[in-house]
This record gives sequence, C-alpha cells and structure tokens, in this order.
Amino acid sequence: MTTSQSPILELQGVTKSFGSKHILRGIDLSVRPGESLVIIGGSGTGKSVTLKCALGLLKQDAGKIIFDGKDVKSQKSIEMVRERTGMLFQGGALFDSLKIWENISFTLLNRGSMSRKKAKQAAIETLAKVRLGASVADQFPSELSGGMQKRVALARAIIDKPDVIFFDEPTTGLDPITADAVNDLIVEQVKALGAAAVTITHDMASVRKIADTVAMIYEGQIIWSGPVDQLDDSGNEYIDQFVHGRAQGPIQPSM
Ligand SMILES: Nc1ncnc2c1ncn2[C@@H]1O[C@H](COP(=O)(O)OP(=O)(O)OP(=O)(O)O)[C@@H](O)[C@H]1O
Repeated sequence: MTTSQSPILELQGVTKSFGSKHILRGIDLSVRPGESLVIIGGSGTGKSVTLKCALGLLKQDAGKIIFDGKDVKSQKSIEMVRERTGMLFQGGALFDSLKIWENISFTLLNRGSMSRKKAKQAAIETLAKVRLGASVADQFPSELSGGMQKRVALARAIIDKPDVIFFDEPTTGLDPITADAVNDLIVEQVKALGAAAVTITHDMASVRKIADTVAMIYEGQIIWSGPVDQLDDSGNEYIDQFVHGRAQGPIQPSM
C-alpha cells in the first residue's frame, strides 16, 4: 500500500435520500492507488448506494465525488470515471447469452476499437490471470460453477487495466475454500495492476484477507475507519459487535 500518493477516489460529505429515507448522511471516504479499502456495515445501510454514487450510477444529493483530483459533475467526467474503473457485480452478473470471452471483452467490443479476434485473444490472456484455461473462452456462463463465474467476472473487471476496481460482495454464495481462492486472486490481480480496490462485503474472512483499510457505515455515515490490523482493537463498540457478529449491542439486527 502506498500512502504518499494523493487519493485516486474521494467522497466528501456525500448525501443521498430516497423520498423521506435518508440513506447517506455525509459519507467521507478516500482510497489511494494501490490501496484496498473495504466497506462494511449492516444490511440496508447504504453500501451499494455509496458505490453507485461513486460510479455515477446514482446522483448524490450533496457532497463531492473526486476522481484523480477532478470533481465528477458532468456526464463527460462520469464517463471518464467509468472508463477508468472496473466493477465486479454481486452475483457476477454475466450475460447468459454471451460466450465467456465475449463477457470478458464486453467493454473492448462495445468501444469498437478492437477487432473480435484481438478481443478474444485479450480475453484468453486475462482468463489465464484468473487461472482459467483457454477452453473456457467458448463456453457459456451456465456451463461454469459459481467459483468459475466469479473468476470470469474478475477477468472482466481487470481486462481494461482500470485504476479503481469496485467489488460488490465478491464471495457471496461461494463455499469458504472457493471464497478464499477468489480473495487470493483479487489481492494478486489488484496488486499486479497497482489499482485501488473498493470492496463491499459482509464476509469478515474476506475483510481480513483483502483489506488494507476498513470503513464502517452506520446510519448513513462512516463511524470508524482504520487499518485492518486495528479491527480487533478498535475500541469502537459498533465495530466490535459487527466483527464478532453479535445480536446484542448498539446495532439493531436488520429483520
Ligand atoms: N433506487 C432506490 N430507490 C429507493 N430506495 C433505494 C434505492 N436504492 C437503494 N434504496 C434503499 O436504500 C437503502 C440502502 O440500500 P443498499 O442497497 O445501499 O444497502 P446495502 O448496505 O448495500 O445492503 P446489503 O448489505 O443488504 O446489500 C435500502 O433501504 C434500500 O431499500
């Protein structure tokens, strides 16, 4: 992790409401190149909304999104953010009707700047990075296991060498061993790119494996952030309750 560089992505006082539901009440976050930030928090606390605001998929009501020093306001700057970010969606979100290589090269093909032959070659090279063979390229998502689909989704997120990669619950639905292997690949590939990673997860094993820094959302704000090795010694009762998965404590179970 590099601490001397300026943040590649910053959220400053971001607020977002849906009608009378005030979901984000002033989120402050930043992540530097090479840093892996993991956002934790209970169900429905606004982790996905935070990610969507950062990606320009939702417009915040107030506050700023700053990407590589630029205030992201115009459609053009939102497009710049999208071009420079990769995203691994919850559940993988592969297109069922497209072959694996077409899924991985989706952005390259859509941009129209690369021939299909070259795009397929790039997909096969990226498949190797996530330890999948070239034979997978012509298969369809339904033919692959959940773990393989996550690896394909990771390949899609990294193919265009993004500066920031967002991971939304990257290990949901996987057994602990496969989840650990996917986490290892995430760490390895994010490092290889020198990218910043922003991950949302409920899975504390993933947090410990992939985070440099952890930030916890509660009632629309970041109530604690710090290095992952301070997680067990944070002195914060909300973090303690979450990390140990206790029903008793200041946070009410979301039911
Ligand atoms: N487009 C929308 N319109 C109305 N309400 C929304 C919209 N998107 C999100 N919400 C609400 O915002 C709240 C936060 O949702 P969000 O998906 O960010 O939670 P989360 O922290 O990611 O939860 P989980 O861990 O369960 O995925 C929820 O109450 C949700 O219903």
